Amino acid sequence: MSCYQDLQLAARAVRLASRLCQSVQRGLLAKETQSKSDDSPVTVADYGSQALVSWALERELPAGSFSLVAEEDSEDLGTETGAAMLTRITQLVNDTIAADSTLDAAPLTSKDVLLAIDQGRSKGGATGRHWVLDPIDGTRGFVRGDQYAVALGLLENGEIVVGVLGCPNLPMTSIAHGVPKDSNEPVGCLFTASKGAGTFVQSLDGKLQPQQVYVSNVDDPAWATFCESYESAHSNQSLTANIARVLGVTAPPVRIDSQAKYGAMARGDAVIYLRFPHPGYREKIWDHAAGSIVITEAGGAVFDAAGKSLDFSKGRFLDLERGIIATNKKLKPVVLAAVQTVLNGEQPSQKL
Ligand SMILES: Nc1ncnc2c1ncn2[C@@H]1O[C@H](COP(=O)(O)O)[C@@H](O)[C@H]1OP(=O)(O)O
Ligand SMILES: [Mg+2]
Ligand SMILES: [Mg+2]
Ligand SMILES: [Mg+2]
Repeated sequence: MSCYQDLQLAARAVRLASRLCQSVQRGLLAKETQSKSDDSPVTVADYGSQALVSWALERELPAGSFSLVAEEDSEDLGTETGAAMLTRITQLVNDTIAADSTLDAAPLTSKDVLLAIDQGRSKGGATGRHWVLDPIDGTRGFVRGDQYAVALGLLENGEIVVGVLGCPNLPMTSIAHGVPKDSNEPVGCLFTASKGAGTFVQSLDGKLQPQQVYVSNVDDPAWATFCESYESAHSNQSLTANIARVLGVTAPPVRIDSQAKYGAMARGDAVIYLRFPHPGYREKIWDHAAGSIVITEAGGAVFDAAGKSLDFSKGRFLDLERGIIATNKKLKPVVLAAVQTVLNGEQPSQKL
């Protein structure tokens, strides 16, 4: 299969899963959220999205060739509350498939849904082709009614070659000054990127045609804007404020959930993305695979605090020096220097 065909397949799968997420977010009920053992929330939409993407990819790929590294697994669905959730997930998956006039498929059973979810247990690695999925990135934003993303990448021999981000709540217009509340602007963006072929944005509903996008070309940090996590538990915001101060950035950060940040940056809404999780947190490949190629194909750079590009070839986790930074190529040296200045000045007890 060519990169173009992989990209089309990924985009169809992400669109399908995004529709399921949108319908759940509209009618979100508290009982549809559970807590995972790592204390992050997971909803019927996380499972439903993973089942749909897995099902939509596998049916189009050569038999036996499908490998998926994805966030969720079916373990918690084996409990008593899990069984009710599974019934609801199966119904959501089948309703979404039935509503898509381009799909001709028999309804899935609960067992099919479990199998589709558990396809995501692959370990990935440096050889072969592995799809990399975060079925809902930014579940906290999703539950709050804010930003989230369905993020799908394709890892080929250790390198991400395709990335698709479905961002159902992201306005098609710039969010450089934040996401407007109660605006009539159209929302729902689909970012697509493939190696050597650029990054494009189109409306998730397909009404607006794809347009090529580029990261901002601001080369003076004083004019740069930055974005970071909405959740302070996900990134050390006092550290990022210090880095911004060293850089001379004066504008307040745009805080939004999920890899929607990578999409927004790829079209120039913000110039720098700073992500410094608290000590002990290990970054997973599905949290950055699609987003990183969306940025690099738009002319940007994604790297860690040592200045190294992200390495997706080491399995389910990213093996990196502290922090993830994205910006344009011109600003990379100056942003990296500011990051290292601030990290070197930290008290030893604050270091990882
Ligand atoms: N304690 C944590 N520190 C950093 N990131 C986290 C933490 N807990 C969950 N995440 C993940 O951070 C990402 C959200 O990023 P952001 O903070 O930029 O919105 C998600 O992938 C989320 O997982 P999930 O996919 O389960 O929502
Ligand atoms: Mg999660
Ligand atoms: Mg995630
Ligand atoms: Mg997730």
